[in-house]
Amino acid sequence: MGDDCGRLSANRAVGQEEEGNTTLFPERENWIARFMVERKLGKGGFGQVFVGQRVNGGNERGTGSTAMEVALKFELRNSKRCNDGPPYEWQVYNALGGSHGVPKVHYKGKQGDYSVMV
Ligand SMILES: Nc1ncnc2c1ncn2[C@@H]1O[C@H](COP(=O)(O)OP(=O)(O)OP(=O)(O)O)[C@@H](O)[C@H]1O
Repeated sequence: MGDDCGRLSANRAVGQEEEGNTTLFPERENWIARFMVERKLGKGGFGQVFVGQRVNGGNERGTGSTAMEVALKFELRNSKRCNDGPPYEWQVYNALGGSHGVPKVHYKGKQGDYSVMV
């Protein structure tokens, strides 16, 4: 059974974060500064997606965690629909990310008022 925020209610737990095999940054760290957000790609039901560049440490020909160009999805954490929990989409990407046709998530974490997935 799902809710309006795209999470399965059975999987929701207070304060729970989805770690999986991607890096989850602590809220205190300004990790988003590692990326330069460039332009908006689009908007979905739960958030907005931007294209950005890794500020350093990337490889122009790299893919995966060394890629220079990334997509960043921002979701407002305490919007009317999202009650401050990690987006259920994070769990889905943990399970499926990297499969053929499914983007791989490199980083995810809270950043101020937003949940951000790279
Ligand atoms: N990696 C990407 N490359 C290019 N465009 C993208 C990428 N990811 C998202 N977009 C664009 O951003 C839009 C919104 O993405 P989003 O993931 O929010 O879509 P959605 O699945 O429709 O929304 P939601 O998951 O919130 O219901 C997409 O429709 C697409 O146009």
